[in-house]
Amino acid sequence: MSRVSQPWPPVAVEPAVPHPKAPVAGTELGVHFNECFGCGDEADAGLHLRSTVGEGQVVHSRFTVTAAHQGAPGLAHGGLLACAFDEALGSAVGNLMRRPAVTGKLETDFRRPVPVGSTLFIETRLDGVAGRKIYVSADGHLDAADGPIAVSARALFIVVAFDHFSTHGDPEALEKLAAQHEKNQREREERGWEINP
Ligand SMILES: CCCCC/C=C\C/C=C\C/C=C\C/C=C\CCCC(=O)SCCNC(=O)CCNC(=O)[C@H](O)C(C)(C)COP(=O)(O)OP(=O)(O)OC[C@H]1O[C@@H](n2cnc3c(N)ncnc32)[C@H](O)[C@@H]1OP(=O)(O)O
Repeated sequence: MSRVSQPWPPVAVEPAVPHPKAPVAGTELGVHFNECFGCGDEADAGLHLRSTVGEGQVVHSRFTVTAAHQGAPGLAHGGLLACAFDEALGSAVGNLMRRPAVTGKLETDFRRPVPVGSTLFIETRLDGVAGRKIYVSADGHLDAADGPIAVSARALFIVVAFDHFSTHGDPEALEKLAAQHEKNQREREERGWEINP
């Protein structure tokens, strides 16, 4: 099977224009939900992925592979790496576009093994928008921002109404999330930007 993949984005798109109140380059992005497996502080075996806004519609994320993330002995599980990209790509969409969106499709290319103890540096780009569809892609570099690419991913996020989360999610967890967002908002206002879409 060839590594050559389909054109990306797969449909005609408009440029993805970040929200006027999107955090500026250099901003360290907060945890979007404490219990999130991708970024949450309360998810003990989670990825604890951290992200910073880069220049030009880019978000830089990083996470360190631990023994809790293994598939083969000493190596990261592929599904878990896909999770890291879901989080990194979703963080770029949520924070730069500031629209509630969910992953509709996520495609990963695993190019090199990712050992326990290594850090993946993920650079995510906004590739375009077509109505509710937001296309994003990312490269994950091994152990340095300019290290060899171990994993690449591309995804389609679909903008949803907020009731997507209240209808399908856990009301108690949503209350926790709302409380956390209020706290984050206060902290970010102190740092110069706020997160309400
Ligand atoms: C968790 C986020 C909290 C949000 C809070 C807001 C802001 C916070 C700020 C920052 C957030 C920071 C970080 C976020 C980090 C990580 C995010 C993780 C995200 C996830 O991990 S989230 C879980 C996995 N995710 C799901 O749980 C989705 C389940 N799913 C559905 O809920 C529906 O399936 C839905 C809603 C996707 C669509 O349903 P729908 O009825 O609304 O719309 P419809 O089906 O019409 O699709 C509309 C157009 O998208 C095309 N389309 C749809 N799916 C496609 C596919 N797979 N391939 C190709 N095209 C597709 C259609 O073809 C149509 O295209 P067209 O318009 O051209 O006809």
